[in-house]
Amino acid sequence: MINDESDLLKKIDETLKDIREKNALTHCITNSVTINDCANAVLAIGGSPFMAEDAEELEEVVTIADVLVINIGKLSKEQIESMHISSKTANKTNTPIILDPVGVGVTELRNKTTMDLINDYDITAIRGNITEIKAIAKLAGVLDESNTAKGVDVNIDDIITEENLKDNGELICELASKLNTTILASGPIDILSDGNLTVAIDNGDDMMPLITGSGCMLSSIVGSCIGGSNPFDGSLVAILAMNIAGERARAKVDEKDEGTGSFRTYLIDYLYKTDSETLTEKANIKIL
Ligand SMILES: Nc1ncnc2c1ncn2[C@@H]1O[C@H](COP(=O)(O)OP(=O)(O)OP(=O)(O)O)[C@@H](O)[C@H]1O
Ligand SMILES: Cc1ncsc1CCO
Ligand SMILES: [Mg+2]
Repeated sequence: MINDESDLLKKIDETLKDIREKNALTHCITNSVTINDCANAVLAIGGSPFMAEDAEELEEVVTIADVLVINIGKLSKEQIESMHISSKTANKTNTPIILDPVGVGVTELRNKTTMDLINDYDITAIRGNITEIKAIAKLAGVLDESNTAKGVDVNIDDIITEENLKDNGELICELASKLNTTILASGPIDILSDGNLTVAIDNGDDMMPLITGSGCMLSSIVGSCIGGSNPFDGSLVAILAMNIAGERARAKVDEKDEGTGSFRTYLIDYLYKTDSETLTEKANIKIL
C-alpha cells in the first residue's frame, strides 16, 4: 500500500535488484535511427537486448523474450506486420508489451498503427512524450483537441509544467484507466500513472531532448525494468535511472566544457553506474 512518496522511495532498492537479477531478455522492434543507443541503454541498466523483426523468427523470439518493446519511429509495411505477429504471440505467452508511439498524431499511418496495436492487444505500458500521449488521448476519445507534434519531438505548447501538472496528471490517469495500461509521459517533468496511482517525476536535464533517442532509450529500459519487476515500479525505476543519468551526464559535460556528443556517451556511462542510493537521494517525486 502506497501512502506517500517515501513508500515509493523505499521500493527502489529491491526493484533495482530484481531488474539486475532478471537481466530481462528485451526484444525490441524499433527504429534504425536510435537502435544502437537502445541496445546499449538496455545493457547499461542490466537487461539483455535482442533486436529482431523478420516475421519468420518472431514467434520463436517472443517465446523466449521476457518483454517486447515496440517503437513506431520509422515504420515500414514489413515492420508493422512484425509488430502484429509479435504482439499476438506476446499476449499468448503473457509477455509484457511496451509501446513507444513515436510521432503519433503526425501522420495517418502512425495513428492507425498505434490505435490498431492498442485496440487489438493488451499493452502493458505506453511511453511517449506528452504530445504523443495527448494525441492518443484524442484518438481514444478522452480529449477533444490535441496539438500536432513537431515531427518526433514534443510540441512546446504541451510541455509539462508546475502550472499544468494537475490537469495533465488527471488526463493521463484517465487515459491509463480507459486503456487499462500504465502510461509514462515525458518532458521536463514526467508523469507516470497506472490509472490508480499517478506520480510526477521532476528530474532530468534540458540537454536530454538535444540528442536523438533519449525517449527511445527510455522506452527500451522501461521494457527491461518491467520485464524484471512490474509495470509501475519498473517504470518508476527506469525514469529515475534515465533522468538522474541525464543530470550526472550534464554535470560531467559542463565540467569538461563539452557538448551533446559527449553527453550521449556519458548518458550511457551513468545509466551503467545507476545505484539505488543515488536514485533514492536524487529522486524528486510527487504523488498527484
Ligand atoms: N527539458 C527537459 N528537462 C529535463 N528532462 C527532460 C527534458 N526534456 C526531456 N527530458 C527527459 O528526456 C527523456 C526523453 O523524453 P522526451 O520527452 O524528450 O522523449 P521523446 O520526445 O520521445 O524523445 P525521442 O523521440 O527523441 O527519443 C525523458 O527521460 C525526459 O524526462
Ligand atoms: C529522429 C527520428 N525519426 C524517426 S524515429 C527518430 C528517433 C527519435 O524518436
Ligand atoms: Mg519519442
